[in-house]
Amino acid sequence: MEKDLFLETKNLEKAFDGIKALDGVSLKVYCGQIQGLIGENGSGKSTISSIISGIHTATKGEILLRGKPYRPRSPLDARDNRICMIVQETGTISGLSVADNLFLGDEAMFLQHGSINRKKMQREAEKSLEKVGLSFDVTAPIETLSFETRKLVEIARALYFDPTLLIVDETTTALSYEGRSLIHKIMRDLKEQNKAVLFISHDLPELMEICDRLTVLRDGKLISAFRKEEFDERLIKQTMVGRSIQDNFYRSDFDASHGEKRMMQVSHVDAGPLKDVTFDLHEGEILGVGGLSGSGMHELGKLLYGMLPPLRGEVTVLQDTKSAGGKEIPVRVKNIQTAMENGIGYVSKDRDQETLLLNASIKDNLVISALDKLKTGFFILPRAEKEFSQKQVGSLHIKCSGVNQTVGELSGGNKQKVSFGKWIGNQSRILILDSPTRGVDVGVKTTMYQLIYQLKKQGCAILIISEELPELIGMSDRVLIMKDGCVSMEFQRSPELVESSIIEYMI
Ligand SMILES: Nc1ncnc2c1ncn2[C@@H]1O[C@H](COP(=O)(O)OP(=O)(O)OP(=O)(O)O)[C@@H](O)[C@H]1O
Repeated sequence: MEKDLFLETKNLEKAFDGIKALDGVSLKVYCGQIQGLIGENGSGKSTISSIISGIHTATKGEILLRGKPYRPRSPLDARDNRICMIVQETGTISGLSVADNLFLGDEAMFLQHGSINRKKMQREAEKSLEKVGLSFDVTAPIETLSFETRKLVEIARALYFDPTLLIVDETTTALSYEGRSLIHKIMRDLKEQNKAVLFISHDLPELMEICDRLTVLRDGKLISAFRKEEFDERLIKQTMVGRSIQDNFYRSDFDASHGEKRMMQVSHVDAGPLKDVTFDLHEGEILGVGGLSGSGMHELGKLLYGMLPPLRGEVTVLQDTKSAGGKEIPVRVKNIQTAMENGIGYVSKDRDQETLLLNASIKDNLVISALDKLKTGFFILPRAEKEFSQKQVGSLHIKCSGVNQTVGELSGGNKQKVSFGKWIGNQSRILILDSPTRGVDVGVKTTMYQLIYQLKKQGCAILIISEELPELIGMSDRVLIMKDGCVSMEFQRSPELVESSIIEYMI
């Protein structure tokens, strides 16, 4: 056996209802290395990771762990073999406390005289959070934490059990600038300790920086593996999609002009962490919003969609009606219903909890926000629903068996496309897009950016909230930077605008 070889898959296959998600994958994972995994959405990255970490079982093939057959029956079984995974979606359970989530399934560790020693469990929970630089009330319900902090709790849980192989599935795009740096450090530390890391990401520059080796999957097959000295961005992208793709997928113009008309007005709002936030969003404008994790930028999205009530100030949509002679009529956004009635669409960062109906079909998810548009008289013809959803599936390249497939069965990136497609094409006048391209592969990102730009040209007002500064710089007419709940700086689109000039207003 090769020195330092920790795990090896041999001709691994996995089929879901007869459809092959993995097709003969032979992969090697070494101690003391960070192994990257890249591939288009639906190429099988999460499937192979889930098999290694005991979530799914393989249909065919075998896995060897330090040269011995390994077939985990559950994630707990995998963990007993020192393999832990941080999943792409939310891996914590609402309704339970932070401490309960950290030790779910391991309560026996704290049994004393027939009952759980809660104090001990809480102390251990605090210790495990400290390892990832967190400190807060571990008795609090997990749903009171932000999406990012929940992810960090998952990382703390994985590290508590001292894994020899840590699998990180598309987690970094869910994290802010600081969260990313933290997980990069954790991976490098594990490598230093001669542990193994399997790292899945769609961010190729990030993979090229962090990884020692990089494996490319396409349609469930292992296409190629590169050693660090062979890394070549263009070649890897080409290997991934099977054709050459353009390097720059953002808009190329520097014309920051937009309509004069205000579509939305936020005046002196205090809400959650937000303090005295004031700005206007105009017709045909793409307004970018960036910041660090505690900056309040994600709460801003919820505020605009009526999910977070203001304590002070107000959020209004400006409607102009012909009956009022084209005059602007301000309508207050009080809740989600008023937001929707006034043409606001919202793609949440937490797509599984807040945007998608996971047990419903792709078609139902896509048409739900476009019912008015699809109505003929009082009725919605099934043919219109099908045509509408097939069009979205085609233009966003949603990989599925058909529009009737359940959304919960899709890969992470394909779910994100449904979440995006739900609001695009339903004639929303105002779109609030929180991390719209999270987990989406490079090929489809291009399509998404083109759609966003077309909507701008059609007069739609768009607010993009993103952790990715290149995305904000590349797409926005104007960028607002948030810090500690306030808008700390505003930038106009220009060829001179670069990441380094923005970062100082975030920190
Ligand atoms: N539970 C399931 N039921 C049916 N099909 C599934 C299920 N889980 C995954 N699949 C299918 O398996 C294929 C591979 O999915 P997988 O999640 O491994 O892709 P991925 O490479 O991780 O994609 P992404 O980059 O979008 O996360 C997809 O076509 C997906 O729809």
